[in-house]
Amino acid sequence: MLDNSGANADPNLARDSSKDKNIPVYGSFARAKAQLAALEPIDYFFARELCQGLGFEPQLFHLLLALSESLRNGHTCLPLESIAGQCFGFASDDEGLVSHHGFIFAEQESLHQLLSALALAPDQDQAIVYYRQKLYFRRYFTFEGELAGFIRSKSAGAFAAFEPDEIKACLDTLFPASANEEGAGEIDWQHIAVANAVNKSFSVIAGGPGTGKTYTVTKLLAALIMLEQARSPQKPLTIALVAPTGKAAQRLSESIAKAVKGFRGLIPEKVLAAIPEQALTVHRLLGVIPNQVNFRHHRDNLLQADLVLIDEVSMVDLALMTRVFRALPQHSKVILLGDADQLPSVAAGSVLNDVAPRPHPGFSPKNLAYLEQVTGCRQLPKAKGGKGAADHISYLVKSRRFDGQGGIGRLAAAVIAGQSSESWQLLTRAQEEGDEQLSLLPGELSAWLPRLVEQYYLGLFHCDQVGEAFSLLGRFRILCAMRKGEYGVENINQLIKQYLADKGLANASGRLYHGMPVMISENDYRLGLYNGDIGMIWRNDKGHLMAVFEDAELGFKWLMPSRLPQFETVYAMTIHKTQGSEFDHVAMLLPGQTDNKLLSRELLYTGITRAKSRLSIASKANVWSHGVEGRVKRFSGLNLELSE
Ligand SMILES: Nc1ncnc2c1ncn2[C@@H]1O[C@H](COP(=O)(O)OP(=O)(O)OP(=O)(O)O)[C@@H](O)[C@H]1O
Repeated sequence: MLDNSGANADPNLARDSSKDKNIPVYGSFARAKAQLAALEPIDYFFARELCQGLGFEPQLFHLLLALSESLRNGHTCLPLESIAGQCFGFASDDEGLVSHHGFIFAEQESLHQLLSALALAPDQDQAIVYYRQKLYFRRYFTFEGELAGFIRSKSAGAFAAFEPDEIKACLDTLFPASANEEGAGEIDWQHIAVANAVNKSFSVIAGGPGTGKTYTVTKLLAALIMLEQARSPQKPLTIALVAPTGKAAQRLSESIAKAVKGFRGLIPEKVLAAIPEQALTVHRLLGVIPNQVNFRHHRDNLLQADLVLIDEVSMVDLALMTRVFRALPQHSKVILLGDADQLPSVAAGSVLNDVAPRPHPGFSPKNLAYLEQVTGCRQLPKAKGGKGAADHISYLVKSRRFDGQGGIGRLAAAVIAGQSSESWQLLTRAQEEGDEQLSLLPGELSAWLPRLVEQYYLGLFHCDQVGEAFSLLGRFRILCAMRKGEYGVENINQLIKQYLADKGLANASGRLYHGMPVMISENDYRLGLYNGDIGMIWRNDKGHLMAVFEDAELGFKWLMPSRLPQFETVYAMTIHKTQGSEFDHVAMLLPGQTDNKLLSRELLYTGITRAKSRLSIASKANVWSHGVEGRVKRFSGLNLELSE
């Protein structure tokens, strides 16, 4: 329980604000900061600016501070129920000594009356909107409403309206009964997902790592191409494959190419030849204009695409997703792929979670009849009472990568189910039993870090070719929960550099060296380098140190290091930054203390599922439990809008 006894103790607050509505609450940022923990200047100046027009009522002023803080934390709105009656900005230290007294919000009804009396309805011309007991920045209110509208209108229309008989014949080719590996009575969700998505203009296929999302979607593309080729052979489908980051786009290209290769013999060559294998980033699809927030493609300059497939959708924020939909031609089909258990996007929104509620709410009677007709499956979930159906969603549940017996898959499942002691036991038992996939790293950093550095990073200095160095670097990564602190990215990178410098290989004082892995930390649209792109400092034939990046078209892109945007060393990186990437072996480090707001089940799950075959974890038992029990909660109005 929070100790709210000292809240509102600042006498200046009451004196400033209770009588004269034109006098700013607190009077200065410094005074506000002394009372409210985690306050940022942007929150304070935003609230002050808006209150100039609305009046300096303390409850309103603090609602605006809380709204600004919510946006910084990735929420698209501030539901009154999340703060009513709560103490905002209260903090105390480990001994219980109050450092920030905070501010107590009134009960929900009184906040509701206060906001309702102001002209903040959606049709008013205000920078903020009050709607259905939620406070919004107008920008995000507009994005949410627009995106929900786009999705609703796409969900209402069928894509190309193929006949069920045509679809069934096509599915029978793609999913021959002889190849069905599912046990008797088990639903083949990959088959259902293709059947479910093939006749709709908007669909979501979600599932954990290795559940066959790319494999399934490649069959879906094949199905659509087969159906279209039969109907209008002269008019090929224009398909765009996209992902939020360069790395994720590269992985999507590789997985689609691998799936296409595996389907030779099952699917006709002329169909396979029409499946594109080159994915782009979402930014590239929309067309970045340097130094502008707007893209080349928008509602007045639509994309030329019949079908847009977006992978790793958990990373796409609300604003970007809305911009994609704005640029889509009306007839186009959208397929979203992703893992809804992963961390949400860095910027505001939780689009995948909002459009893919779990457990599956069930299908409508009409969709059930269709799915039964084209797949023969009769055990599919039915929406309760015929309401709230989610016909656009298919979940893949069976991991082909983790067979359920391996440590990584079991750990990921236990973490996402919130089983803190069971998951910790899996880790300790794996250690005792010498599990090939899982291990717990012992004690101090010095007990294990040098061994991993020698195993994976020393080799970077012995590679003859830069391509070799990239493949070695892709095999292993140290993932940290945070940037700062003993177990943070900055310290670990520095320790590794120092270790390598002591061996005469690296330079620990900030200078570049041959074999240094780097990560870009800001977008540079002119150079085509994006936040999160990973490169290598490499000496060229002439003896000059260059920065090298993998490039889909050129193979490698060589740049003068002086041209690079901001970058950092990347022996270790944050779990957030590794979304969309995978490594053979991952070492995940959790902080030494439990008082870390970043720790959550979603963070641990995202880190665990970056490992393909080995996962080593450095954590204390209490920090681990704290993480598994923590949740990332994003407030948003999109889910409500969609279920209307
Ligand atoms: N029905 C299937 N039969 C045989 N192999 C399959 C099947 N489904 C998927 N696979 C294989 O399982 C592996 C994982 O599949 P895929 O890459 O499609 O999964 P994903 O969900 O996209 O994974 P990621 O976590 O990388 O996003 C691939 O090697 C794929 O060929």
